[in-house]
Amino acid sequence: MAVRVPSRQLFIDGEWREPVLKNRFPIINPATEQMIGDIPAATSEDVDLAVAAARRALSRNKGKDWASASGAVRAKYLRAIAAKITERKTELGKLEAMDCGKPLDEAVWDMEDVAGCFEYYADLAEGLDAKQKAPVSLPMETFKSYVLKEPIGVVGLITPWNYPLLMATWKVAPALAAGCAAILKPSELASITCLELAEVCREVGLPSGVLNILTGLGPEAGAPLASHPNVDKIAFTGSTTTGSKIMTAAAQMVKPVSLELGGKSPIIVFEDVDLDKAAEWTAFGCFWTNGQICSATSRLIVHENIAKEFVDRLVKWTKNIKISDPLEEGCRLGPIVSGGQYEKVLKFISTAKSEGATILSGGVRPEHLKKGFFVEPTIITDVTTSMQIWREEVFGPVLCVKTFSTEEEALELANDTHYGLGAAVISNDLERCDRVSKELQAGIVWINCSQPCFCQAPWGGNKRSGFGRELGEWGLENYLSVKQVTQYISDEPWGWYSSPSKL
Ligand SMILES: NC(=O)C1=CN([C@@H]2O[C@H](COP(=O)(O)OP(=O)(O)OC[C@H]3O[C@@H](n4cnc5c(N)ncnc54)[C@H](O)[C@@H]3O)[C@@H](O)[C@H]2O)C=CC1
Ligand SMILES: NCCCC(=O)O
Ligand code: NA
Repeated sequence: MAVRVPSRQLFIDGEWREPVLKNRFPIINPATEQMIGDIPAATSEDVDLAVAAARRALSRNKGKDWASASGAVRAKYLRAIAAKITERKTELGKLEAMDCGKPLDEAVWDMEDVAGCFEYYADLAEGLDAKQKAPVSLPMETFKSYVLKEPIGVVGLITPWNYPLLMATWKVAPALAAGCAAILKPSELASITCLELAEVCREVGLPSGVLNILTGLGPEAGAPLASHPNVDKIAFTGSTTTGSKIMTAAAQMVKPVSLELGGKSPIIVFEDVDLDKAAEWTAFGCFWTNGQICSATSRLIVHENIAKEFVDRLVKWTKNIKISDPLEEGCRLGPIVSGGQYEKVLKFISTAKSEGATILSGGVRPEHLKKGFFVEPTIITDVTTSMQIWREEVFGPVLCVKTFSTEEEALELANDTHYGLGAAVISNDLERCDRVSKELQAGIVWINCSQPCFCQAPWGGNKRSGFGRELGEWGLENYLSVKQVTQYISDEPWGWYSSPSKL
């Protein structure tokens, strides 16, 4: 059953605030195409207020309340946030499903991951205290040196709609653990649960200004954050085009960025596999989250000896996927997030057809669903490497297929992309899997699976999929600045210049 969408304002300096220009825009449920509420539209005026609040939060009580408090103090807040999310996980899962269209079971799983991620970074915040003043060994006995890890400062976090609260958490949790103050700008297409995170922060008494949450459009709210002179770092997940704009804006102030961008990830299936197990992972790798995952393994590269039988089996698995309103029991594929994205996905399919590919299965709206931005899981064959469907990210439930005969050829096809986020290899020969993993040009390689993701392991890409790593200890480093402190410990004068006292 649907739940009521709370009406919220912007979250600035620990309080709900109406946007300076007082504008709001509608929230659309992509399964029904109905308006289910509205959210505030921040502009540069609100960004200025939020950045000032974040600065104050860092320096309040000379930093002792947050930035230079012990990691253990910050961990308490992170654990309290995790507990509240766990308490509300079913309701938050429903709000997420209604906002972005992901099946409820997935959305609830995301909420568990959100709570787990806050808990994980609470542990790392506590561990940070013991890592301070780590000695650096020097080649001269007259000096000693150590390293301090300090929060990088005020950070801008710009996030997408495919995992609205989880992608926000991958940034917010380590940023807060590190002692930064943050401004989160979620996607205009799905912001409900991020505003609920603000309510959670209010309830647990997070010091004001430590986390500010501004909903709004990219050019109006995201761009002023990316170019703001008082923001020390930007972390972004989204399209490669927007990532490039953010990097350009940040470059004007030599501001560090971490970018997690698009992908066109391959899945290689060798001939020695169990066909059903491999078919299920192939379907999951591309159709989970309605195919809207940056790491979706959307290029199937299958050995020619099993290709016909494997693809037939795969079609049977996809026909068995329940497509429905995300809140319906057993739903495994919901709608595309918005009308704009829906049109984009259909255009990719029609272009593939016009370029000579075969739409083997799906490619259309399911007959039983008259409303909503639904597309059947789609399998496309007779693909060449110059076709758009092989080269560009669709961000929808669309898989394209090519065959190979040798391992070398499989790798050549897999690496034939400007992207480098994920890759999967399915084979019973584990030595081969290890060999192939080394050759795949990607930041994440899955062996005998595709997509499972753990907050302990590093996440991020190469090539045009971006740079920097989120999650794990790498995620925390993103928000820390390293300071060396070096001391001269000899009683002797330095002795480089002639001393004037000897004249
Ligand atoms: N890597 C990923 O996880 C994602 C990739 N995408 C890709 O992007 C395509 C388009 O989706 P969009 O929602 O338009 O993605 P987008 O990259 O434009 O949006 C992501 C975030 O960036 C913000 N943004 C947009 N323009 C901005 C600007 N000039 N300055 C600062 N922030 C800005 C948006 O408001 C949103 O919060 C998808 O079809 C897909 O290919 C989309 C979402 C997630
Ligand atoms: N399983 C999380 C994937 C996150 C992303 O699309 O960036
Ligand atoms: Na929405």
